[in-house]
Amino acid sequence: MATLILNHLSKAYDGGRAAVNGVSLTVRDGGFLALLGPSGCGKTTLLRMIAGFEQPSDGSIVLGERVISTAEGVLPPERRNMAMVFQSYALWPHMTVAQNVGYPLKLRGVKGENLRRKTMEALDVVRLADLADRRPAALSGGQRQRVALARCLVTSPDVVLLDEPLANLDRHLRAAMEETFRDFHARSGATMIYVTHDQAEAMALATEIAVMSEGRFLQVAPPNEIYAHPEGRVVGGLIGQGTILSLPVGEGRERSLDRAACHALLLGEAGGSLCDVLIRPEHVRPAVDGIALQVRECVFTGERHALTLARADGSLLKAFSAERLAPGSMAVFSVERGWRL
Ligand SMILES: Nc1ncnc2c1ncn2[C@@H]1O[C@H](COP(=O)(O)OP(=O)(O)OP(=O)(O)O)[C@@H](O)[C@H]1O
Repeated sequence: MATLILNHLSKAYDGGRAAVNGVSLTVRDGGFLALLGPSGCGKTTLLRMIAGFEQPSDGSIVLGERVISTAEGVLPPERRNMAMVFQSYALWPHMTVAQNVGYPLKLRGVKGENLRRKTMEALDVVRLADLADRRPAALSGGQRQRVALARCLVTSPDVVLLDEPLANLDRHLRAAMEETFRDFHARSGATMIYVTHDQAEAMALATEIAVMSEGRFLQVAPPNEIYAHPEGRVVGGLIGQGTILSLPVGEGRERSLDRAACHALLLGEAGGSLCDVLIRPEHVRPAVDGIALQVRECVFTGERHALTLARADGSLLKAFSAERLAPGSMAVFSVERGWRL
């Protein structure tokens, strides 16, 4: 196992605009990094460079003590001790589950009892030992994905690369598979890099999230840190369901805003220049005293109601409420916390 380091890594295809533009990052041994960002921001290109399928235009990748990619040359994918799991599970239909999982070992000359034991150990990690003799056609989507995971685990890779592995599954199955991934990470101890454009998935799985936009990292931080203290409008808008308001913030430099500060800003009492302020729905609650807002929308989401509220100037805020509030009515809310972006 080893630490993975990206040093000012860039990639421009055919001399065009950089798909990845000078990114630097250290993924600690055994970490779980999610690469999160909109379509086309460079996530897959970065993952393919780490895997060794693409050569960087600039910068380098270091795994442990070894430089494995530079603009001058790359160590080929099969010599990196990494494994990649794709959206399409790419299982061989004519082989059983056990044969699919054991195949990478066979390629390395592992045979007989050793092959059988290592294959069954990998199937145990994804809890599929019972289905070792089935063919992929007789498995559910989630089970196929677990076979693909077992197959990448069987060679004990230092790094597992996952390119939107849940994108083809329905919502219910995705939730179950998130559990499998967490379990897989805990039991295998592998360093994992997981590409997704789903922020909830990234938050649920990763120990660190790198938010990407236009080939660059906007912020790299653990999920709770990135949720509480997002850097800038793009990250603030991408993570969670907050509202970003442009408010006069006065002289204050404090980024973390308490109830009194939030109310002063929302009532326009602070004056001064405008600044982006993020307010999360769980911090806006119906209250006895606070700020009067109009209820524009009230949607029952099962465990609570999701409210859209309008300020006097027409700008909107999101909130949660245990009770249903009638659209069109005025109500008083307390805004407990805010964050200056
Ligand atoms: N082989 C290629 N040749 C030329 N340009 C490419 C190639 N692969 C990707 N690109 C371009 O590089 C940019 C980044 O693409 P990339 O696939 O890395 O993004 P992504 O974040 O993974 O997107 P998605 O979520 O849609 O898969 C895009 O502008 C894309 O058009």
